[in-house]
Amino acid sequence: MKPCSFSHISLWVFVGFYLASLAFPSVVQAYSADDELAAQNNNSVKASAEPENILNNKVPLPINARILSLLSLVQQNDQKNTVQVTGVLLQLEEINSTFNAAEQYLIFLIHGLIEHHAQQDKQAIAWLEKTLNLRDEIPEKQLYLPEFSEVNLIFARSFSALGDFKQAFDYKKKYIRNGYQYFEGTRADKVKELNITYATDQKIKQNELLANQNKIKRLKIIAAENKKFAQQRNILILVITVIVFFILLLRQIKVRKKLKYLAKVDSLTNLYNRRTLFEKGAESVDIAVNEKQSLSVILLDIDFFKNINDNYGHDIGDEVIIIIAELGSETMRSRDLFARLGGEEFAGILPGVGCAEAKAIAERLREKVASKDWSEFNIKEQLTVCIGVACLEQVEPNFDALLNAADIAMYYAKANGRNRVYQFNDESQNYND
Ligand SMILES: Nc1nc2c(ncn2[C@@H]2O[C@H](COP(=O)(O)OP(=O)(O)OP(=O)(O)O)[C@@H](O)[C@H]2O)c(=O)[nH]1
Repeated sequence: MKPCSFSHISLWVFVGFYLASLAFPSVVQAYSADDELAAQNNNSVKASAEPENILNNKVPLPINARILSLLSLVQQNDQKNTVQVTGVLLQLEEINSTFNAAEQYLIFLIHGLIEHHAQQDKQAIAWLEKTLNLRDEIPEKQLYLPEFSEVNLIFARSFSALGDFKQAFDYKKKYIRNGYQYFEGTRADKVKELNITYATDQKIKQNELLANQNKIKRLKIIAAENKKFAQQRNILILVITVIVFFILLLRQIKVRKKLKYLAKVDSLTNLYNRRTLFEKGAESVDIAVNEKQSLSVILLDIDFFKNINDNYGHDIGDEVIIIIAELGSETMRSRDLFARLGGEEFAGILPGVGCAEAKAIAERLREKVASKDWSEFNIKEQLTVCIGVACLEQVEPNFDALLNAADIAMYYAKANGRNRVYQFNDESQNYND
């Protein structure tokens, strides 16, 4: 009963002391200064101020798992377990003689516990005292662990059982202080760990935020590039469309110009055609009338041209027409106009030229044709032309009248033997086929 009642009282004392130490750590320090375990207490108080330094200064020694399970079994204070533990412990000690300090410490504790449970508290204390020599070899951090700290509790119980309450009180106090130190150290570790986790989480979140911001930036850049690309593409399409439009417009203008030109010229000889002849003729008459200038017209028809076609073919006939056109053009002055009236008929408009001069020009042309060598076309006959000449002062002042007068003169020349130039006059005007 004695140990029991002591345990009861001492438990309340220790609980009170523990709570006080939590609430007033300075009181604990003051009390500890007078204690015979001052040195150790100083360390403990120091540890309470900086618990993480004490608990983290060295790496804990490894512990054989079987030793821990034996300790756990013997703590249960079961007679059956105790016998089993004693046997296994002996085996273990026989097999392995090289335990580290921490393992040896726990083995001494197990022995002490066994003796304490067997109420052999003197032997228990003897075993437990062996642990004191090992304390310097074990990291301080490890000594604060509950299984190591239990040595103090068993000490206290054994001393209490032997009636040495002073020792029992001191060891119990030490046990509670160790528990407090362990709790504080663990709490500091936990706080540190939580701080690290929090800082890591913050860092991860910041990184995620930065990554998202970068992603948004990249997306914005891509969107801007796409927009720029779309604008450039649209500009390119516009430029190409405008270029194509201008090319088509230029081609259209060119085609229209060509059509206009083709509408004006004769495709075989490249001379102005009948339509242009009449347009230019009317203009020339107007100018001549307005400016009171001379104007003459000549009308040329190839003699017996049908025979050329019949004897040498239509292609040779075309060649003859082309040659006559060239001879007519080269005989004209730059301001004159020589055109193909149709078939084998040609007309020349000679501005500023009177009747006599026009007849002389026509005569030169007739001679050129008459003296032309046609052997390159295998034409044996000598080709000739008839030319009728008319001038403005002889007729009504319009181009139809002028051309008609030249036509009459040309027919007069035909009627009078061909290869001739006739000028329109009273005689030719009266000519009747
Ligand atoms: N090769 C060729 N022949 C043409 C062309 N245009 C008209 N002719 C021919 O020219 C000939 C004209 O014949 P005619 O009107 O009888 O006159 P001609 O034979 O010259 O006789 P005269 O004028 O009386 O001397 C016809 O045979 C037409 O077919 C042409 O562009 N090329």
